[in-house]
Amino acid sequence: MQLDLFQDNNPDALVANLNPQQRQAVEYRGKALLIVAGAGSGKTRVLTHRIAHFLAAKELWPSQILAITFTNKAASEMRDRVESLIGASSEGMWIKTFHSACLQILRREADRLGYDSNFTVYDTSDSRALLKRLLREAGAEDADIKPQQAAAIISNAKNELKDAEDFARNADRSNPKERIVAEVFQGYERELKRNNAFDFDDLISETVHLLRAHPEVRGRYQKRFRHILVDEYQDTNHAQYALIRELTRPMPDEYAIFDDRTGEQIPPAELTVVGDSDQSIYAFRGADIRNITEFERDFPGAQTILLEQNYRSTQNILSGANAVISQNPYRKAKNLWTDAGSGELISVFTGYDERNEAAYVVDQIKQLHTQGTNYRDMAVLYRTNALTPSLEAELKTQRIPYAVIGGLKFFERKEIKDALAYLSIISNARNDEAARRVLNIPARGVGEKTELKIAQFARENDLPFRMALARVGELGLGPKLTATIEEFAQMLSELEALSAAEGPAEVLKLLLTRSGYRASLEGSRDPQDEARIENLDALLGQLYQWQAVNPEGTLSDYLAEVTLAAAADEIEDESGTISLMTLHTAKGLEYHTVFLIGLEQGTLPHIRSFDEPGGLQEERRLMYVGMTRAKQKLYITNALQRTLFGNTSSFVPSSFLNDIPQELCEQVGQERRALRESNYQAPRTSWQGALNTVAAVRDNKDLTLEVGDRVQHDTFGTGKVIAVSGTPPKQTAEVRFESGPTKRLLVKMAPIVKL
Ligand SMILES: Nc1ncnc2c1ncn2[C@@H]1O[C@H](COP(=O)(O)OP(=O)(O)OP(=O)(O)O)[C@@H](O)[C@H]1O
Ligand SMILES: [Mg+2]
Repeated sequence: MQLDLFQDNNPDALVANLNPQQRQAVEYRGKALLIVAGAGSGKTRVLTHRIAHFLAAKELWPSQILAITFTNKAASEMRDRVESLIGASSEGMWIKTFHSACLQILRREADRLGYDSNFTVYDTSDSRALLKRLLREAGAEDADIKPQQAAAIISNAKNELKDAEDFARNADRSNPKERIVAEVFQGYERELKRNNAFDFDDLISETVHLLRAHPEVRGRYQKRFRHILVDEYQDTNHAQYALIRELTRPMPDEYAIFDDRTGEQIPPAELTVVGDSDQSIYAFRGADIRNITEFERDFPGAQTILLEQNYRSTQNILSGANAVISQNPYRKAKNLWTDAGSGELISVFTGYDERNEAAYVVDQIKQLHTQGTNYRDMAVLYRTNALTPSLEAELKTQRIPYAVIGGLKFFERKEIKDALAYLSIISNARNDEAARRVLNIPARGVGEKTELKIAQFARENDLPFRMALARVGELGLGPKLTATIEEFAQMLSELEALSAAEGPAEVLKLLLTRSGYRASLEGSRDPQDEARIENLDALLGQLYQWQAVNPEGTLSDYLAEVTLAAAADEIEDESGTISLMTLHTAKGLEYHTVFLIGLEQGTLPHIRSFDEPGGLQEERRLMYVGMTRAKQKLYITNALQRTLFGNTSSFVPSSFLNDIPQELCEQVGQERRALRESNYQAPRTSWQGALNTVAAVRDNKDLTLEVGDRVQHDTFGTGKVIAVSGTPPKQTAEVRFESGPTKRLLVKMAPIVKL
C-alpha cells in the first residue's frame, strides 16, 4: 500500500498523520527552513516526511537529496524511516554523517588536493602518536607541551577552518609554547600529506577548502544535491556550518549551473535544518549554538517553525526532563506538552555499589522481558564507557543479549585484551599469541623484525615463544635490545611466581605497573588513553570482586570464565538485543524503556565539567537528552560506591536528581531498604547498611541451605531455595525470589539470611 502511495504520486497521504505545525513544515517550499523544538516533538519525523513528500510529489529524485545526521546509528534509522514511508529503496540518496559525506567527496576529488584517492584516515591515536614524535623533535619537553594539548589546539583551529599557515601568522612569536605549536602544526600537516593521510577534522575542513578553491566542483555538487537537510543542527561547528553554506550559497555567474534537459539556470540548493538548543552537547568539539540562533540572519527569508507537542514520552517523563533543563540559565523557555497521559512514575534506585546497581538493572530488564517488552526496546545509557563492565558482566551471567552501540564491548577493547593477554601468558607460558601480543606493549622498542627472529629461534629449538625470550642472549641482537627483552622475560617470571602465591587481582595490579603499561597511558594525555586507564581500573575492580566471590579461584579459572562469557555474546533471541551506549550516542534515538545509570556527582555531572565554563550546563543538557529518550518507562540509578583500581570510593548522588520533583518518582532503593529494615537489624544509613550487609555476608560461613528453605536477600527480597549443589564452604543454592528472578548464589558469600 505504501508502494502505491509513492507510485500514485499522493503526497497528501503523507501529511495525514501530522499536526498542523508539522504539516506546515513538511509542505513548506522555499529556500531555507528552520525547525526548532524540544525533544520528541517530531523534528526527525518531519525531516523524513519532508523527504518522502519531495519524492512523492516528484519534485526531487532520491539522488538529489543530501540528509545529514550526527551518528551512524541515527543515519541508518533515518534511512529505514524514509524507506518505510516511500515503500521503496532509497538508493542513490545520501543519508550520511558529516564525516562520511565528506569522506566520499574527498575520495572522489582527492587529486585536486594533491592526494591519492586511497588516502588513509588517521584516528585519534594515530594523530597523537605523530604529534608526540613531532613535539619531541621540536624540543617541546622544555616548553612542557603535551601531545593532547597540541592536538586540541590543532583540532580547534581546523574546526575554525584555520590552517597551519594562518595559525603561524597569528601566533605570538614571543611565546615559546605558541611558537612550538605553530611549528609542530606545520610539520604535522606536512607529515599527513607525505603519508597520504587526513585526520578526522580534515575530512570536513578539507572538503570546505576544496569547495571554496574549486567553484566548478562546488557547482557539480550543488547541481547534484538540490535539497539538503540537517538533523541535530544545534551541534554543528563552524566547519560543518561552512560546508552547508558552500553547498547552498549562490554560484557566481561564470560558474552558473544549468539544467541538462531544459537548459535553464539552476538556483542554489535549498536547505532544511532542525535542532533544539537544549540538546546541544558538543560544545567541546566546537559546536556553536549561534549557528541556530543566527540562522535567520545567515539565510535571509528563511522560515522558522516551532513544534510544541511531544509525541514520545509520558507526562511524568517529560515533566521530569523539563524540570531538569529549566535549571539552565539563559535559555528560552519552551512550551512542550504531551497528551500521552501521566504514565508510570520514574523509578529511582540507589545501589550500594556498582554490582548492586547492575544487578538491579539487569533484574528489571529480565522482568520486563518476561512481561513482553522486547530486548530491542530497552536501552541502558551512561555518561562514560567506564561504567559498563559490571553491567556487561551481569548481562553475560544472566545470558541476556546486548550490544554496545558506537563503542567496543568491554572485553573487545584493546587495553582489556592487552591486560588479558598479559594474564594469559602468566597463567600459560605456552600461549605464543599472548606472548607476542604483549612483547611490545607498552612500546619498548621491540619491532616486528625482532619478534620474527625470536619466533624463528623458538621454532628451530622447539620452544614456546615465552621460553625463547629467556634465551634471547643467544640470538645475537644488539646489547640494548637484548637487555630490554631479558628484562621483559624476567618481569614475566616474577609475575608467574607472584601468581602462585597471590590472587589474580594482585597479579593484574602489579603487572600494570611493572610492565610500564599504566605509566605509558598516564603519560600520554590522550583522552583515549585516559579512558583506557579507567577501563583497566574497571577490569581490576571487577577482578577483585570476582576474587571475593571465588576465593579459591585461580588465574586460569578467571580467564576461562571470561572466555566462556564472551562466547555467550552469540546468543540472541527474537526480541533482539539490549542497547548499551553513551548519552552522546543516544542523541535522537528513542526506546520504550530507558535506564540512566551512574547518576552521581563526578560521573554525571562529570568531574571534568566542574571547572569548565558552561560545563555544568552542558552536563545538564546531556541529562535532558538521556531522560527524553524514554517513551514509557524511565529508570534512574546510582551507586553509593564504586571500585576503581582496587580502591573503593563513595559517591554522592547527582545534584540533577534533586531537580526532579519528588511526586514524579518512586524511590525503589528506599523501598528496598525499608524491606530490609523490617526484616532484620536496621542499618544506620543506606550505605553503611550496605557495608553491614557485606560484613554480614562474610558471616555466612557456616550457613548451609536445603531445598525448601526460605531466605531473605538484600536486593531480591524473600525467596525459596529450589536446588542446592556442593557442600560448604562451596555450596551454591538456586533461589526463586518472590520478586521474580531465580538466582544461583554462593551461600557463604551471598547477602542473604535464612528465615
Ligand atoms: N504527529 C505525530 N503523530 C504520531 N507520532 C508522532 C508524531 N510526531 C512525532 N511522532 C513520534 O514521536 C516520536 C518522536 O519523534 P522524533 O524522533 O521525530 O522527535 P525529535 O523532535 O526528532 O526528537 P529528538 O529531539 O529527541 O531528536 C517518534 O516516535 C515519532 O514517530
Ligand atoms: Mg530527532
